[in-house]
Amino acid sequence: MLHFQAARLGFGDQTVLADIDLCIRPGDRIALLGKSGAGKSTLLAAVRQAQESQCAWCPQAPALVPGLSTYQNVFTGGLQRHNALYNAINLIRPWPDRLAEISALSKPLGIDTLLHAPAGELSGGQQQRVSLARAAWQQKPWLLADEPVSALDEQQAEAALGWLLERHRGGLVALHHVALAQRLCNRVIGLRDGRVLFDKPIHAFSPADQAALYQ
Ligand SMILES: Nc1ncnc2c1ncn2[C@@H]1O[C@H](COP(=O)(O)OP(=O)(O)OP(=O)(O)O)[C@@H](O)[C@H]1O
Repeated sequence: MLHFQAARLGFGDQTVLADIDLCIRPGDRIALLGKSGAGKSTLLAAVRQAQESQCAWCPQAPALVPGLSTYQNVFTGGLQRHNALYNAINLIRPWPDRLAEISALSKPLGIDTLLHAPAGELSGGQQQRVSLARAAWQQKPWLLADEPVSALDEQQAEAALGWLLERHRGGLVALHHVALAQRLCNRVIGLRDGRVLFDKPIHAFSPADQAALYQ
């Protein structure tokens, strides 16, 4: 189980969220919902900071290194697992095993044919899929993701995020699309007015909950 507690999260004098007490249990696929500015990224960043060694991270913007290839960008997800020499060799002249592993990892995301393409030449959706593969390559037990499939069409988004969630013990994912959250997640946390408005199973998420969050 991953536990995170904070009396207050914010920036300087501004309190973004208060009284956070969050448990992510094995099997939890938690959709984090709330209006723009509700504090989803702030919460994810704080959980990440507190539990970095346990959590894979998929950011809102892919932030790939444009001059590096898809393979190299994915590989950077696992730099912390190895020493500098191993990393340098596998970045410059990848061992066939590494290339094969990252190719296999990239296949379900449809980017295995782009392994040698510079990330700067990929479309927004392709870059986002590289970012998902990089998160998977971190090989951490839990997933934290901030709008990880916003640049993908509905079908691709569901397949790609479903794939990433399956590779983790549990996950907390900020999403804008309620329908996607309902298809992929089993629990929902709603943020509003600086606090957790509800934390419930997704099947109990009602139109009234949705209205309370976004109106
Ligand atoms: N680096 C920062 N410095 C100061 N204030 C910030 C910073 N980042 C976010 N904020 C403020 O914190 C509040 C919550 O922002 P946050 O990015 O967590 O919201 P969000 O729910 O993730 O929004 P979105 O859906 O638009 O990404 C907002 O009022 C925002 O202006």
